Amino acid sequence: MIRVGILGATGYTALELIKILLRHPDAQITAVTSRQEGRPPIAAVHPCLTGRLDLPLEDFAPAAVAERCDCIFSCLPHAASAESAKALLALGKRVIDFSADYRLNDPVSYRKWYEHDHPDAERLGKTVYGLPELFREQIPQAALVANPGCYPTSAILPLAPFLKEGWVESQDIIVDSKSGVSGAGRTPKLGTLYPECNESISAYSVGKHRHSPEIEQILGRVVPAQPQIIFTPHLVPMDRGILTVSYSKPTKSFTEEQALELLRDTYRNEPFVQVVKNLPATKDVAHTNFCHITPRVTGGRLLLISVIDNLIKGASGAAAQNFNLMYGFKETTALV
Ligand SMILES: NC(=O)C1=CN([C@@H]2O[C@H](COP(=O)(O)OP(=O)(O)OC[C@H]3O[C@@H](n4cnc5c(N)ncnc54)[C@H](OP(=O)(O)O)[C@@H]3O)[C@@H](O)[C@H]2O)C=CC1
Ligand SMILES: CC(=O)N[C@@H](CCC(=O)OP(=O)(O)O)C(=O)O
Repeated sequence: MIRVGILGATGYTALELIKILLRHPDAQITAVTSRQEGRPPIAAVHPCLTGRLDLPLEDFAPAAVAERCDCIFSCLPHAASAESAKALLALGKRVIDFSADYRLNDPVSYRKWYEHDHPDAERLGKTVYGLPELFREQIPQAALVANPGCYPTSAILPLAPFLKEGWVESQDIIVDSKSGVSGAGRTPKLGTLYPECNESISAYSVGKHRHSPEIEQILGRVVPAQPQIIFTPHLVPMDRGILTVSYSKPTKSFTEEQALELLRDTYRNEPFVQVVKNLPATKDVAHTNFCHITPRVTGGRLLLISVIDNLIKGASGAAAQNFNLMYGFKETTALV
């Protein structure tokens, strides 16, 4: 039995993770942390856990958590996450980090995009990026896994095969994404208040979203030339789900059927990637760890359309998939 701790347990990704781990035959949740005072029971902040998990929320103290846990999932925001991970790694624990802290290649780009110095800079560029479809062989031995960003997962999985094979130009790619509001987390913000975002769709962080360098740098680790993308995210009035469409320029002539075949060949043995002929909708994958992908060839461009649940394949499901690989469990354990 692996004893598991969850930092930032009051948030959305943590709740989804708890629900997955409660189904896991080889994981036992032994610590849940929060800055809330008074050690309230976890079910007081997540009522759906009533009768399912009887643990008090506790302050994060590295030694106390390390004493009771083998593996810690950090569902904290960036910066706070690396501070915590660094302390736990020093105590010999394994960490799966949900935040963006360990995803980029170097401290200079982290400083540029996150606007502060990295609290654990020497691990940048050396940490395994926890996207099993691309980096599976690196995950089992990792002490620290950087769980991917939600938008990057939805963009990287479809684009990687075409870039690897040189079927599309790498320097001219548009990635257009739409996300449900849970993508912004449970911590209240003006833009995610109901009257601000209900019955409304808006683009945000145009030309400066932090997932642009993540998509470019991670694809740059597996394809010949680091791609250049223009990434535009949108907030849409739904709870969960991401739909991404990328537009790239073919370097040669190929049909939609051939594009489908390349995707099918790449992901034939992947338990959580489905290459589909239909145009996928976020509801097709809601509450699951699946990514559905379909290609279209039109107007001289390759369009790749993908959907994931931001909280599952985009966060907690991917983390559980990484956990399974780290501990040698069947990769699909506890995942649907
Ligand atoms: N939502 C999503 O779809 C995705 C999120 N992520 C990443 O996963 C992580 C968790 O996201 P999510 O669950 O949505 O976020 P939430 O805002 O829902 O939860 C984060 C929790 O962390 C705690 N927290 C917030 N700020 C701090 C701080 N400065 N120091 C310590 N604790 C803090 C809060 O708990 P309390 O106030 O009780 O202490 C909060 O409940 C983030 O890094 C996010 O970027 C990654 C992929 C997808
Ligand atoms: C809708 C929405 O606001 N989504 C979030 C993405 C969440 C995420 O994956 O952020 P990290 O890279 O910090 O883990 C955003 O755009 O910032």
